[in-house]
Amino acid sequence: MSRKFFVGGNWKCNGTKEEVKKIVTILNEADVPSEDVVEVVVSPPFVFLSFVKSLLRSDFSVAAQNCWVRRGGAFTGEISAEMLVNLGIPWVILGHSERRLLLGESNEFVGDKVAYALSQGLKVIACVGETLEQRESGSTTDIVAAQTKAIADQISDWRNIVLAYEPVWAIGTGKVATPSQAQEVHTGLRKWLQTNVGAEIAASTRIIYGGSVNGANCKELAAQPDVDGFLVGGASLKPEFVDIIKSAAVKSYA
Ligand SMILES: O=C(CO)COP(=O)(O)O
Repeated sequence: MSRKFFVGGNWKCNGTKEEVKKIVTILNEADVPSEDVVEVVVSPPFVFLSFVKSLLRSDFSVAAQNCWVRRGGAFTGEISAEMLVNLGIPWVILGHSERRLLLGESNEFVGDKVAYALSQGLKVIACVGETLEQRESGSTTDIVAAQTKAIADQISDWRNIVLAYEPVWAIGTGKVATPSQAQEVHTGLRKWLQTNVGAEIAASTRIIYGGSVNGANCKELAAQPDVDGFLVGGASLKPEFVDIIKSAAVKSYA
């Protein structure tokens, strides 16, 4: 069994055309492990998706940061899964905590979105994670299990899903989860999948970590047995994203 290391760059609501071009140039010139070793996906804002796709090296892919929950139509301001497919965008990030918390996306809504996006042929980076308050009250395991269950209830095919564990308290705060904190939640999620979905899916699903990952802390996190890669925010806009991609080299799956 082997899970290919996965590094995603979530650019969030950042960048100008010029800045985007600069980042892509850095990525295009970078010497990184081959696509047999690491899968790299960058996620620019919607308006830059086609621009990035047209410039980006062919061994890296692009992801949207969201899409509408069902077929497109009279939903002002939304972007449908069909549109992403039509533009040749293979991936979408769904259930990011910024959308759950700032825009009120519920576990069920995220589950519905994941199911619809998969049904249209998109691959999904599905995010889960607890707030600081939830961690401090000891409910991390229950929270991430409930978020994962709402997705698992809606889907049967896990081949096109990457699960991203992103503790809210670590996002954009510079306060990274320790390698053992990350490993503890990742192994718990894998066990949850094993019990509730199936052993094969649990063994093959990639569970990646997000929250203040940078060039300095990525290697130690990557070395954890159940950390299969990263979803990177702030550092994905900087040259150190290349070092994070390179951390795939420290991985050796048994
Ligand atoms: O939210 C994140 C990725 O989706 C993580 O953001 P930071 O890496 O900026 O903490």
